[in-house]
Amino acid sequence: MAATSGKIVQNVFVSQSHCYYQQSRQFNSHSERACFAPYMRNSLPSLPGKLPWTSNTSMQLRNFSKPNNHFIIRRNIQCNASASATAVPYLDKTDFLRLQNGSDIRGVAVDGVEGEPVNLTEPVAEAIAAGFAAWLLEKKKADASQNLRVSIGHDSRISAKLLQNAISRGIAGAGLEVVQYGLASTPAMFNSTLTKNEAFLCPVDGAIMITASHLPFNRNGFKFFTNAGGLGKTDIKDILERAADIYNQFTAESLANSERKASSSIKKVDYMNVYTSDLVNAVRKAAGGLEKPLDGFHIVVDAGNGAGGFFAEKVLEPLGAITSGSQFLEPDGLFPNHIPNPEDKTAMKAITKAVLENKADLGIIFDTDVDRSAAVDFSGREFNRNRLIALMAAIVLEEHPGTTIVTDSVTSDGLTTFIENKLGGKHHRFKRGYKNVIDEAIRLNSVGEESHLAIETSGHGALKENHWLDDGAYLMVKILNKLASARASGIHGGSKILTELIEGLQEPAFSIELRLKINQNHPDLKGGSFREYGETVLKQLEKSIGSDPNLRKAPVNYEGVRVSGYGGWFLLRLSLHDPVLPLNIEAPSNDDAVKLGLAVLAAVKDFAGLDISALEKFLKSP
Ligand SMILES: O=P(O)(O)OC[C@H]1O[C@H](O)[C@H](O)[C@@H](O)[C@@H]1O
Repeated sequence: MAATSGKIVQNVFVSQSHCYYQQSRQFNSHSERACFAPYMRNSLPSLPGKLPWTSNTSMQLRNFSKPNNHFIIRRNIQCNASASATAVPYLDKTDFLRLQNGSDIRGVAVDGVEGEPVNLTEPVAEAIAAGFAAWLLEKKKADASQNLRVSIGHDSRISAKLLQNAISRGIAGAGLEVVQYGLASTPAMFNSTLTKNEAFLCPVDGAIMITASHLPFNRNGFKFFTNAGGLGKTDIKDILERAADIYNQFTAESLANSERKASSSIKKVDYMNVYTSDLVNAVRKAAGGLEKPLDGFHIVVDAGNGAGGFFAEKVLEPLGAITSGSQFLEPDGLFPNHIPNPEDKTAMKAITKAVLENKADLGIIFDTDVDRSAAVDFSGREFNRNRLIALMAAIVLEEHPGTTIVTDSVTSDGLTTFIENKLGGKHHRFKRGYKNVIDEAIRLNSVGEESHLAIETSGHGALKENHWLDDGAYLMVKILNKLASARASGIHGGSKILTELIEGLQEPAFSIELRLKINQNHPDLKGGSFREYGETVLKQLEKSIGSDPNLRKAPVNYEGVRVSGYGGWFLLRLSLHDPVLPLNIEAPSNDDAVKLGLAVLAAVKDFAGLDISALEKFLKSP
């Protein structure tokens, strides 16, 4: 974000040419807050903190062991001389818009990583929450007197608690009711807009999840929901623009006021109990009402120290499953074991090892905020990426013969053959991005084409029967239903039934994703955007493959340039968020993949603003 403006009045703790003030949250009374006009920077605890999963789902930062108290009680606050006018350093609208990442907000929330200055400060978060409140009031055609309710949850990140409090101030300051859930999953937050249960203060009118998915520990961000689903790009932009205006009008008095309102009005609810009961009931129902339909099944969970640890204790165990050997269930925002990401090879290796070592029937792995998942069968065979899609398609197509399965753009040709020829469904390969595939499935239904599943190779997936909720835990529930109902009808053999469901899925011998970076400052961009530049590269590629008799452009394609040849295919497209052209190649052999790679190289090599080193490295490798 832009450098700070305004003179420095407090000069107690000086760092990096900024002025910081040490503040204890304990003495953060209204007057002190008003006086300090805080612009806070979060700092990195020096040791990892283990945070237990508790039934009240509240992650307490004070649980950090001794040296980490630095993080909790000593915060660095940048002070601004003109506090009475604007209580925070001026930030541009573009500073706020830079925090947009598709339909999410993402930024750096913790100091300590070189070259990554904090831009998701507490006042910025407070302004974004106030922007969301204003947006919600307008959407619901309500005014602040109508007491709209907003739920707030977070994953295991070390900046979660501070951001939760800042967000709460923004919502409460706008006159809305705040309900904090503590540690929660992203799908549970959306679910809270749909649940009808006044005892748990549901449904809420809006929900905010504080998460940056699988990104490194220093990042954080927000996802927003109403009962219509996750907010889209346009709404996020709108909220950020409102936030910029609100932020620059913060006065010491307005900040104190929101603090006062928040401290007197925040409610806390153990909503994860409601959400997990729904999951448990869904499996019991599918098994004909059996109380413990997973009795005797041994299922290990790997939550990667994210928010998904609840699944073992609160879903599998009540259903009768044995969960010994489950790992990394305790929240730890430094993610010391592996990245919580089912697309990550190390993460998949970790859960596979746990399944094999424990001789378990099944392994389940989640990303940090549990909107993505993958599984592993008894033999160590991974159900992620195309295989997870094939498995979910097989389950859904048994229930809804002929239905259309919407997937992202990087799915294999073999998956199409499997869905269409073996399962009798229709494969609609659309664009990358979970929101894109979900919205496309909803659109298809609205124009009369039945679709019950929208799913990405990333492990995001949503079903029509579950309100198109993007929910990694619900995908696993569908798999558990299959195990439980097979058992109920006398079929034994653990997760073999799942393995059999994807028999016949042809998989490429060779598969790779290379990410070609666009250098945004390169003169070859001629001042234009990286998107424009990327589009030019794609046009050139399209032109050049037209003259190669070995290559054929995909007849139907919604994103980038997808081309078949040499028994395989490649797709070059623009990343959803980054100045990057991801290149996916699948082929029957390394040699064929190289031939496809060479065709791409020939078309893109003269674009000086494109970093093709990843492609060259691949082509040179033996
Ligand atoms: O376009 P890319 O950079 O490959 O990123 C694409 C991915 O971005 C995010 O992680 C979204 O959550 C995914 O749904 C999407 O698939």
